[in-house]
Amino acid sequence: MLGFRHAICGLQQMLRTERNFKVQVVIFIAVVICGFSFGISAQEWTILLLVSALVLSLEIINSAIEKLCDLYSTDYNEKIKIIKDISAGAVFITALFAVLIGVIIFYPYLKALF
Ligand SMILES: Nc1ncnc2c1ncn2[C@@H]1O[C@H](COP(=O)(O)OP(=O)(O)OP(=O)(O)O)[C@@H](O)[C@H]1O
Repeated sequence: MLGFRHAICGLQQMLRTERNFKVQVVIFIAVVICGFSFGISAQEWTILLLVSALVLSLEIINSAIEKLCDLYSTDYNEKIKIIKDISAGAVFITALFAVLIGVIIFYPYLKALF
């Protein structure tokens, strides 16, 4: 149970200090509200929850990598730049695919409204 408490502590730290993570949590809440409002299927929920978990957890890992780099050095370092850019690239790819999945799932429901 102690590991669980440490994990909650890490999530609180992310919410307190990481703006990108806060934005992603707000988007996730909006997606959940839309999911309930449109009455999406169990299969659609599964895909949305999976991709959301992927984006949020990759953002956390990206922040951990950034903090590790800063612990090593906060001076300009070409290798740190590459490590941080690659890590940010992973978040970008999942976020991009998450947007595509969101459009694929919600577009038919939005179209039916008009
Ligand atoms: N020590 C460093 N040396 C060289 N480049 C750095 C260094 N620190 C940061 N950078 C560059 O700045 C970018 C942003 O890094 P930073 O640690 O500020 O992350 P951030 O502000 O949380 O941004 P994000 O999470 O949106 O990528 C990195 O992707 C990298 O290109």
